[in-house]
Amino acid sequence: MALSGVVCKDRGELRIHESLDELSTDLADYIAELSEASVKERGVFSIALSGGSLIGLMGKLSEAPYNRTVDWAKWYIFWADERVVAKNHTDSNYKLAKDGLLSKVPIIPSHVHSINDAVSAEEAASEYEFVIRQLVKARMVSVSEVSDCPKFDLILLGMGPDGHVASLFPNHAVLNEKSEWVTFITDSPKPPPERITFTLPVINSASNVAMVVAGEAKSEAVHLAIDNVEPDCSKLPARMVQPTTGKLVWFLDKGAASKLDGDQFSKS
Ligand SMILES: O=C(O)[C@H](O)[C@@H](O)[C@H](O)[C@H](O)COP(=O)(O)O
Repeated sequence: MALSGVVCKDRGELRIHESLDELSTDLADYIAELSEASVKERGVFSIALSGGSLIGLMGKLSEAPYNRTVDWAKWYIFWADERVVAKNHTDSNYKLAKDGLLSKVPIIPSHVHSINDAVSAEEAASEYEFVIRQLVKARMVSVSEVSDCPKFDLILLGMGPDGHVASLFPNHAVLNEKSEWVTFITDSPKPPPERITFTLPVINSASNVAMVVAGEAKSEAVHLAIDNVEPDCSKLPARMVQPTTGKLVWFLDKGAASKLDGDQFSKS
């Protein structure tokens, strides 16, 4: 049984699962429900993916009933971060998502917005931002009421044991980027070094942000990102994920949740 729907003051909703299988089912249900609500309201669903274990955990979406019930033709797909490598490279987040999900469901190829892999990280980031600007103008992606940022219907993020999200790493200058929507780094501590990434203002402007984190190796970072801790961890990238008007949901397994303070479970 999942400990579901616990609301932790200011840190969103916690959904803690007994197993990865249970987490995957809950994640597929959650994405399918958001897709349905967004298609009903706006006629489209704009979703941004990350790399890592997230895609495997989304795998149930390509199986029954979701493969038939989700309105795949209405999906517009983006990446919250991408490694600047060729699209057929094993490090490519695009390739990971294509092989693991996108090639198995009837997505419209022109709705899949991946980066230009033939240019530098800097150029890829600025081209990607331009592409998103065009889609905001065309209203495929909404715009935030409180900033000029795009408002994705859903941004899905993993988290590293160091608390990084997308390609926003601890103590990196890009954490302070306020004007760009998409930026780049060439010194990622997690290989490969060159990456593009959504900035925090874009992540925090989304209607929904899901943090999908599994494994005991991440339990300390989960504790620092969610609990009230001293010294102040407000500069931990995962803790800086704080949607302004949108909703934050944490999908955790027991291992990732193992160092959370117990007292938050009574808060709501
Ligand atoms: O391209 C990337 O490297 C990712 O987008 C990155 O932010 C990832 O989501 C985390 O590192 C968690 O990865 P795991 O879930 O595989 O640990």
